[in-house]
Amino acid sequence: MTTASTIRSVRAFTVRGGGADYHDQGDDHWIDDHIATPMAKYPEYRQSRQSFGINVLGTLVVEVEADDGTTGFAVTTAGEPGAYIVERHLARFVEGAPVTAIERIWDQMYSASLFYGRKGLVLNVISAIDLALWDLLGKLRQEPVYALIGGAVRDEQVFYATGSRPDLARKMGFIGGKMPVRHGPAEGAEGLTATVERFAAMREEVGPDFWLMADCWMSLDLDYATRLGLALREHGLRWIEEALPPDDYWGYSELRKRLPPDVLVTTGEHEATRWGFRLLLEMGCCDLIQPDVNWCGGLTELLKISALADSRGVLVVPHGSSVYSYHFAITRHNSPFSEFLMMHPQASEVVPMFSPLLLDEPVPVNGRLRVPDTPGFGVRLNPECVLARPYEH
Ligand SMILES: C[C@H](O)[C@H](O)[C@@H](O)[C@@H](O)C(=O)O
Ligand SMILES: [Mg+2]
Repeated sequence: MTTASTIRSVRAFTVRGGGADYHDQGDDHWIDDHIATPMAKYPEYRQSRQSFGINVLGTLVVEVEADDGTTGFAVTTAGEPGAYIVERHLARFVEGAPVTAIERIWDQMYSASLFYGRKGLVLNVISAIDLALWDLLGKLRQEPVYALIGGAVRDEQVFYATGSRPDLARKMGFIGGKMPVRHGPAEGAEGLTATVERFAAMREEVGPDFWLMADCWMSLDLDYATRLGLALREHGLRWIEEALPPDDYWGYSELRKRLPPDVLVTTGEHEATRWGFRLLLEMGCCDLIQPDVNWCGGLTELLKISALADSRGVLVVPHGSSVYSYHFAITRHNSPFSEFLMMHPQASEVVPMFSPLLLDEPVPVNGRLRVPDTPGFGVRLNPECVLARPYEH
């Protein structure tokens, strides 16, 4: 009887190399090859995002164990600082609580960390604990998480692919391809021309109907984003993503006004909580929001964010995040398609997004996926991935 079960312990582990910190890859990977970022104004940090620390945190693995020994887990981008926050601070709201007290635990974790949290790392940690609790509840009730939050509204989820090769993604059956923008304002007119030429060449490769998107990873300014959006529109740009830093709500609102309606403006992967997304929605910043369930506050918060968006007719297309977003999206009418991040170094094969950390991690086949009905999120930790527990309490 799950309502009587309590949480006996919560444990925080760290691991390096792929996993939830999917930017933590080896050399010669498309995801670290001269991609535009807010750091690109400094030439020494232009070639590689790892050079300025995009993979500095590593993966945090959170385990929660019920009094009958059943264990749930989840992962996020938080590494050692995240492990400290779990074991030294947030564990007190989890241990001893009923396994069903997910809402109360969430509110206590968020409220108790407001003085140093609100977004970023702390919300990544809260997300991982929240997702681990949902995994545990699913395992105790022998139900997949999607069945705990209302059940599937469609038989399968369709995906677009993010990576350097939309031409290959089209052949693999994905509904679209999102390319990273590689040049920002610091590289001047030549950089913008190079982006447009690369996009135009890709449009030639994929034909007129395949979705093509540009991911700017917070790297542009309003003027440059306007010019780039208009230039790429000539080659069938479906959306321009995260053109500006996440706190520039005013810039996004103005960009939305400046670009024609057939070019969608999207953002949200580095936004967190219902309040952050309410700001995006009420200021008219974007046409579609892209929360990451491992970063925005977890499934408990994403359900609230999704309802806000749904009330305004806005789609929620979660950023990456593997099974944690698949179990959510399959239950939401306003999440009709999802992102799949191509984590193969040349984006030429479909490999599990959080590889090598999770076993049984499902991947889209021919661009679509039926979410397995295995209890919880349906994945296991790979015992070959060596975990450390730096702050055992
Ligand atoms: C491909 C992008 O530069 C990022 O690496 C990616 O994590 C994210 O922005 C995305 O939308 O997948
Ligand atoms: Mg993105």
